[in-house]
Amino acid sequence: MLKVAFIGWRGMVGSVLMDRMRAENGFEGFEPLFASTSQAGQAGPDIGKPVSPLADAHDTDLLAGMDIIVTCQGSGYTQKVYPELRSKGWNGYWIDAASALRMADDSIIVLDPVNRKIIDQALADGVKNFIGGNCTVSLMLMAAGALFENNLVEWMTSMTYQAASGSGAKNMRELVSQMKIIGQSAQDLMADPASAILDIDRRVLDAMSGEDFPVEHFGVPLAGSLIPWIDSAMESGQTKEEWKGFAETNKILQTDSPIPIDGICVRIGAMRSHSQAIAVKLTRDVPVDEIAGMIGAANDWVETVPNTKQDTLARLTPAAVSGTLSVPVGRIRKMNMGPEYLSFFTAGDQLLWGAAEPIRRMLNIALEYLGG
Ligand SMILES: NC(=O)C1=CN([C@@H]2O[C@H](COP(=O)(O)OP(=O)(O)OC[C@H]3O[C@@H](n4cnc5c(N)ncnc54)[C@H](OP(=O)(O)O)[C@@H]3O)[C@@H](O)[C@H]2O)C=CC1
Ligand SMILES: N[C@@H](CC(=O)OP(=O)(O)O)C(=O)O
Repeated sequence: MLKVAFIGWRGMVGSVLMDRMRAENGFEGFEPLFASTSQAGQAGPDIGKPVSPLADAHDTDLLAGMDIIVTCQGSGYTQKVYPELRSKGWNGYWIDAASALRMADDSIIVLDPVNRKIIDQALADGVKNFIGGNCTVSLMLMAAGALFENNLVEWMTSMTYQAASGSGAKNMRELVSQMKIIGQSAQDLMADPASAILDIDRRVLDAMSGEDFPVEHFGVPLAGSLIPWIDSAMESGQTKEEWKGFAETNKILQTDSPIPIDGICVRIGAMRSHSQAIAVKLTRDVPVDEIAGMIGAANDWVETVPNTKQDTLARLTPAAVSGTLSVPVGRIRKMNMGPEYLSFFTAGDQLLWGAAEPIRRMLNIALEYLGG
């Protein structure tokens, strides 16, 4: 029976992966091994059947006996363990949520509803490294894949509204703490319907700039504000998150000549769903209805939302999509610039299609390929 190791399964992305695998009966047909960098020897997760105590995730001799390694542990772990394993001659499949190996020549970025043919070809060609994409890029492609598929994109901008979860569990907690303190700061005034809104506003601003306001992880208030900077600086003036939009999209699609994609990535006070306002210069004028039809038919999870206030509020928000695999696309319309300029808005759960789901599906594809 095929042997599959799971590393990083108890982290935020890993927990979502475990939930999805349990929901899809995904632990059948192979022998799982669960490992941890800090809890070796402790009990493994509940997967509905007995599992061995946790292995040491740094035990490369043990890992070298695996057919497939699935990791959601992060780039630091990948950079340490992956080269050690390969230098030992390990020739198994490495399926990874972290960014460390994404742009490597011998890796494929996986998003099978969009690039299944490329994945299948890579398996046939002997590629062994299959890496999940950046959450913003994967969600954009789940939404807009049809436009690329139909060669309709001359260039694209993506202005993002990214949730706290993208920066990790501690940041999500910090956002909630910030919200709580803001709520408490004006509690007495809020209880009085006659209180002046500018007094409430002053209390909130005072709380946000107060010494006790929790900003250890974000550096500044996110609740009641936003942060137009995600990840590190690049020489181009972009942030790394903005750079990934171009680099990863073109790699996922394996474009012959790179399609220009750029934008500004912004952290907002949503919990776990990213949103994006997209503008596209089309390669030709195509009627909006036709475009909406194409977008909606691209995969089983994308759904178009009518361009009305009622539908937008009900279906096209982080609150509406969080915890679901649905990727709504709405506000689809032509722009004032001319008939070849299209805009739309999309939202999606960045822990599901943005992180865990492409990894879960790639594991199934690899198992199927190996006949497991
Ligand atoms: N967050 C995101 O949106 C995305 C993240 N990714 C990638 O996935 C990687 C992991 O991200 P994320 O899941 O957010 O990381 P987490 O910090 O939630 O988890 C990473 C590891 O931390 C250890 N850990 C220590 N304390 C705890 C605790 N109290 N609860 C759970 N785990 C704990 C666990 O390893 P151990 O058992 O070994 O101690 C765990 O596997 C990232 O580095 C990134 O590369 C990819 C796409 C999106
Ligand atoms: N950078 C993303 C989350 C993430 O982990 O991205 P990547 O997998 O590319 O490092 C965000 O902040 O929303």
